[in-house]
Amino acid sequence: MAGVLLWVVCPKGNATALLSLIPRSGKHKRCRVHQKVKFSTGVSAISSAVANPARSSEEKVYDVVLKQAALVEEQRGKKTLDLGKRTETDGFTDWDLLNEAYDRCGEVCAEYAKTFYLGTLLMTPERRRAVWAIYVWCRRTDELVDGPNASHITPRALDRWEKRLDDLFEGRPYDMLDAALSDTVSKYPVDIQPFKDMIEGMRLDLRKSRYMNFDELYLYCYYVAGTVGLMSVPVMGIAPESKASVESVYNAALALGIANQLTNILRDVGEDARRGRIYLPQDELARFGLSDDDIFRGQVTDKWRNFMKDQIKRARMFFDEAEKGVSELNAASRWPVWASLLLYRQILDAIEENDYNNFSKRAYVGKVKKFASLPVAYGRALMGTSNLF
Ligand SMILES: CC(C)=CCC/C(C)=C/CC/C(C)=C/CC/C(C)=C/[C@@H]1[C@@H](COP(=O)(O)OP(=O)(O)O)[C@]1(C)CC/C=C(\C)CC/C=C(\C)CCC=C(C)C
Ligand SMILES: [Mn+2]
Repeated sequence: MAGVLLWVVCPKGNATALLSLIPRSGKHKRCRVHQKVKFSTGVSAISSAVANPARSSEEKVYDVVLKQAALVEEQRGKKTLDLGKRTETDGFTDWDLLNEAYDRCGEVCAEYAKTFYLGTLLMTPERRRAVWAIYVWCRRTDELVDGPNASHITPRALDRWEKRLDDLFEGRPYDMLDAALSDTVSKYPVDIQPFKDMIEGMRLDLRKSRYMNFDELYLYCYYVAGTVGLMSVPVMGIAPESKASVESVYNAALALGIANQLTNILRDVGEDARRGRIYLPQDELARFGLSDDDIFRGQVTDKWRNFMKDQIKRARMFFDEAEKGVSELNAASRWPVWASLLLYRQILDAIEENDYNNFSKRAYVGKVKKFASLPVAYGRALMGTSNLF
């Protein structure tokens, strides 16, 4: 069968796209990381999808990738974005207030993510402030379940947060920071779905503290981090000279989010366990002869080291997959992405250097290594598109 045609109604309600779902053989190309993972752990999302006729998490997430890619393709066809052409009657009546809102997003970003903020300074002013607005919305969403008021957060509070999201996408922002994002999503082809999915990830965190297998964990990682990649690329932009398909760039963006979150989980095993949370796949723990009790006990044994080696290997595969897409981004957007990729990947090295003690020793990348990575990231950013796809 050549493919299945689907009508996708874009959430902003102002655009429709005829999306062609690629045939099954094409879809398998996308599963390269999982195929490799199968060799390392003996398990894969694909094998669990075969055992279970329901669709795997990767397939479900892939639909969002296709939808976002279609939205961008549609925008690409329209030559250029209408940046800065809006008039006072377009919704925001006070440009100063809007600029102030974006400046505030920049301040928040500089405070919470210094290196990333520095990287964004290379982007064009329009793109830079749009990425800040997305960053701030993600940070606020994460703070709901991870911040000081987390114990008071209920599913209803998340429903209200989602209602605010709907409103801001429809041009009715609730506060200044929302106003910045509202402006951003009106200018760039950003789909609402990844934002909604991030909120879904926060809901999952409220009700779930164990993951039976990697398929379940993959979905969680997509919700809380893969979504960030899908939100950011429409703003960062794909290089005009890139020969890569839009879809393949989004796959790479998704992979970077998954890699970051897997790394985050491996770094924070002890900290999460003290909050009663174990994100590591239960079936893989069992295969290495480990149980929840071993994690609560926090002893670094050979079983643990072997298990960790396998987990680190998988996280690195997702980083490798992500690398292929960075060079396809707009030249000015590559540096912050390379910097974040190189810095985050080094956390895996730090876990190894700590002899896999992620129970009581926090793996971190020291200042010297951090600064040494910046020129490396810059060098890679200068290299042109790879045309690997
Ligand atoms: C250039 C760049 C890195 C852009 C992303 C900017 C952006 C919008 C970041 C939002 C990050 C955020 C606040 C997410 C909320 C959920 C969350 C906290 C996820 C974890 C991040 C690490 O944060 P931290 O170490 O502070 O974690 P704790 O809260 O302390 O536990 C995550 C692990 C995920 C972050 C995911 C990304 C940064 C994905 C980036 C992917 C891209 C930008 C796509 C790049 C494109 C290609 C083609 C590869
Ligand atoms: Mn967090």
